[in-house]
Amino acid sequence: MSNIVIVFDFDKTIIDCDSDNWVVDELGFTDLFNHLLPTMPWNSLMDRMMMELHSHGITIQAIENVLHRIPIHPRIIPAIKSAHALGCDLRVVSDANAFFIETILKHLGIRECFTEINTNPGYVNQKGRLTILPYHDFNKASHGCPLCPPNMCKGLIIDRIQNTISEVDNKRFIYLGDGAGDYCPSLRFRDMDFVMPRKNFPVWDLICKDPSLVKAEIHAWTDGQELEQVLMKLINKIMIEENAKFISSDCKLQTLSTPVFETLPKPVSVRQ
Ligand SMILES: Cc1ncc(C[n+]2csc(CCOP(=O)(O)O)c2C)c(N)n1
Ligand SMILES: [Mg+2]
Repeated sequence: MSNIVIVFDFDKTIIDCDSDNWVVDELGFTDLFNHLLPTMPWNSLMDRMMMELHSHGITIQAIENVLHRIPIHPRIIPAIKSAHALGCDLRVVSDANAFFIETILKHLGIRECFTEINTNPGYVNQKGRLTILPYHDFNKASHGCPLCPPNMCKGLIIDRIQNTISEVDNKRFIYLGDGAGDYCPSLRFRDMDFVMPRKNFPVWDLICKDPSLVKAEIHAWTDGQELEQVLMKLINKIMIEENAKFISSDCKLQTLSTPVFETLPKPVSVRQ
């Protein structure tokens, strides 16, 4: 395991579209979706759309078949597999839903690369209808963040991840995202971390308003090819830095332990 945690947004970051719109459009429910959109929050609308699909006889298998055809850039899967093989801890934070994300990642053969998927719950009920719930139950209590939609504050999820990770490990984060919902988490990282906003997407526009608000180093990307290149460069950079720290702390250890060497009959230099 390296000390690198990579947090991915899902829609328009791992995949190259919004999974919600993809399912609605491919199954021919765009007009109903657009008609209802002004009347309810996005997350509640998706649950309503799943009810509509079910009442029109559209099966879970039909939804899965549509998800299996999701657009994705060909360099995304190699990038994720490489990061995982290098020992990075990969996580998803997404305002899509668990059923769509699990179905897609399993189909692409990369589900096991991720330690955690933080998203809106989505499950098939006993009647074979997909139910989508909000990540935060905003009817009970507001999460209180003015930057985020009522059902999910990605910043709070990052706080939780940072708090559950031991400070001793000195983890370094890389966060990748495209949407307005990725701005709040981008503000949570420290100067040794990295934020990778998708260029000319909402998170990029928000960051550009005042880049000094983001403490982490900013590295933009435009498509899957550039995402892979930038991500590999950052992993490499962190690993070299951590290696250098390890070697210098090793030297310090030897300096500190000089008295021990002095007790040896013949002090020998460990490092030439
Ligand atoms: C103007 C406007 N109205 C509603 C939405 C809501 N929305 C669209 S796609 C999506 C899923 C994002 O998943 P991920 O977090 O994986 O990118 C959500 C929550 C929006 N983005 N813009
Ligand atoms: Mg997104």
